[in-house]
Amino acid sequence: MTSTLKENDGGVKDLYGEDNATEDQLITPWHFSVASGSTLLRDPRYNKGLAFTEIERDAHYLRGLLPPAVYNQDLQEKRVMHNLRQYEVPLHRYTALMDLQVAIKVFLTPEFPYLQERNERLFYKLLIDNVEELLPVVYTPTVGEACQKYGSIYKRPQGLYISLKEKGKILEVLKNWPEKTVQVIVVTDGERILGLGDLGCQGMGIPVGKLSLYTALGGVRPSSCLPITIDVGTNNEKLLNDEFYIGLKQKRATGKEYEELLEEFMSAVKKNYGEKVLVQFEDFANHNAFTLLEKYSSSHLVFNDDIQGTASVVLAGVIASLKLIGGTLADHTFLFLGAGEAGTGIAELIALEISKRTKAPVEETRKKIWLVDSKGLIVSSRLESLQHFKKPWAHEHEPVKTLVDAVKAIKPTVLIGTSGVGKTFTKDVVEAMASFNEKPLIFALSNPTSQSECTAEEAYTWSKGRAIFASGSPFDPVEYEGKVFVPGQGNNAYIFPGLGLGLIMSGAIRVRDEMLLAASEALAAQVSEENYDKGLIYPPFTNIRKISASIAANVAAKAYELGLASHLPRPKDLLKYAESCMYSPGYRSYR
Ligand SMILES: O=C([O-])CC(=O)C(=O)O
Ligand SMILES: [Mg+2]
Repeated sequence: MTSTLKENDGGVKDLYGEDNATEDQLITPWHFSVASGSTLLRDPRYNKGLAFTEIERDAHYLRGLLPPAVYNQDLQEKRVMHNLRQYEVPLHRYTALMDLQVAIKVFLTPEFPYLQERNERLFYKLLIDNVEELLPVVYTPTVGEACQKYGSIYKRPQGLYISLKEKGKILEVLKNWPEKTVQVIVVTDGERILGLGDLGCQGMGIPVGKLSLYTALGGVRPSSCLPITIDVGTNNEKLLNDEFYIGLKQKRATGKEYEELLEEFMSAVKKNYGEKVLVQFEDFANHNAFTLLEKYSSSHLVFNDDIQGTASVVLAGVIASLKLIGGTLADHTFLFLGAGEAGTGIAELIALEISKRTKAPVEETRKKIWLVDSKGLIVSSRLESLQHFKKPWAHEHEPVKTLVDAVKAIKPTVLIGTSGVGKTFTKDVVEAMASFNEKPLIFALSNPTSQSECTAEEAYTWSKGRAIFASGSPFDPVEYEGKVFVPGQGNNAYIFPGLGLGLIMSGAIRVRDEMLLAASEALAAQVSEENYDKGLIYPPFTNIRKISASIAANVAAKAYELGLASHLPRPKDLLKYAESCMYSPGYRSYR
């Protein structure tokens, strides 16, 4: 029983067609033929469930395999949303959504329930049409809980696992992945998952979540996205003693052993997918994140979301906020709590943007930016003992031990929390900010919600309704003295999908800071007068596809300008081109 799927998104031929098969492939035990009947229903990439039309049911041997009703995609969406809303526990919504997403045909087995609902296009349609409701489910904060419990909720591999056991064979492992046209890899080693610490192999939830946003928010085709977790062990005792832990039960490999595995991985990626595959490093610990980015940014298309993506989204928020708090970027003074990836990444991008705007050297513009780490204010007397990424921020000042004293001494106009430690913007700190700022700008960026430096309610209450507030994890609007305040979500989810699309569509071969600045400027430009009137410094996520297209266009323009784009000639209208490249999840007709 076979039939032909005539319309496809380009992936059909690779998976089902015989056109590309070599003699070797023909004698391997697995041979893909054209899907029909129950095989088609079991394939989430092509399954439409009850939305198969009468004609398709005849043409593809589906008669009797489905109940008689024919739904359209909107009705399916309505039904799934109705069902999802019955779950009160966010993690249950997460697992239900993941069941829908299942996208890798070779891993499917017939015993999974709700066969007709595992439907990739429906999953993305749901996410796109209900982005504000579902983002906190497939992404921060629920994805954090999912990673913590990944061993128990695990049902199927959603990405590629590369562990120390695969050393020497990584290229072969990459070849096991069923999709051949990979354009974006999000990779983690699980050592610093959000602000939750070392979750080892269970960090897989993060690349999976990030890549579902690449598709839903940035329009990158699902088949082009590859989530990878590198497992070099974990130092998390709880996981090491957990019988359901899915990773290697050993302490983390470090030093040469770690570097060699990463080196093998990076060269295998380039060998298998070429120079234009984007590798997004995600949730690595500080001690590896900076080194990896530095090492591979001159030879690969790499980008660290926690250093660069977060930086770009915060810079956009700061640029937009100038409309509300006044002054130029150079007029402001910035104080950070946290001097790791996000803190130093944001600080540097702000310094670069001020330098670009004022023509002052970046060594000068950095002086408007102060960082506090676990030992207090970073000052020049600490220079010797500082890790290399903190050194540029060691300015002349007497030592200051606590955040509240640093706030009082530096008198920042902008306070940014990136330490991964919750509840550190105390009442004292917020009140101090509000005592010398008419409108203190406060970013509580640590994730998930439990690690946020303060809640939206605390920021508004303690500043008596004067703070402009944004956080990494979502908070509901807050009512204070009869007025409703809507917090912004300064999460890198605004940036990486559009940035990635811009890099892919231009065929960029390297990521440069100028591209991050271009992304920030594009995002800031999307904040409307109507948003400003509500005190918002980010546009709503409901517009994210449009926002991503405009970020992509700006990033691609920069890639062409810098001579780093390989897709020539340059399309004239990059915005239109970006929009035309975006995957859309409406069903295709199979006739
Ligand atoms: O995943 C998020 O929500 C933002 C992020 O990159 C992190 O907190 O590490
Ligand atoms: Mg991250």
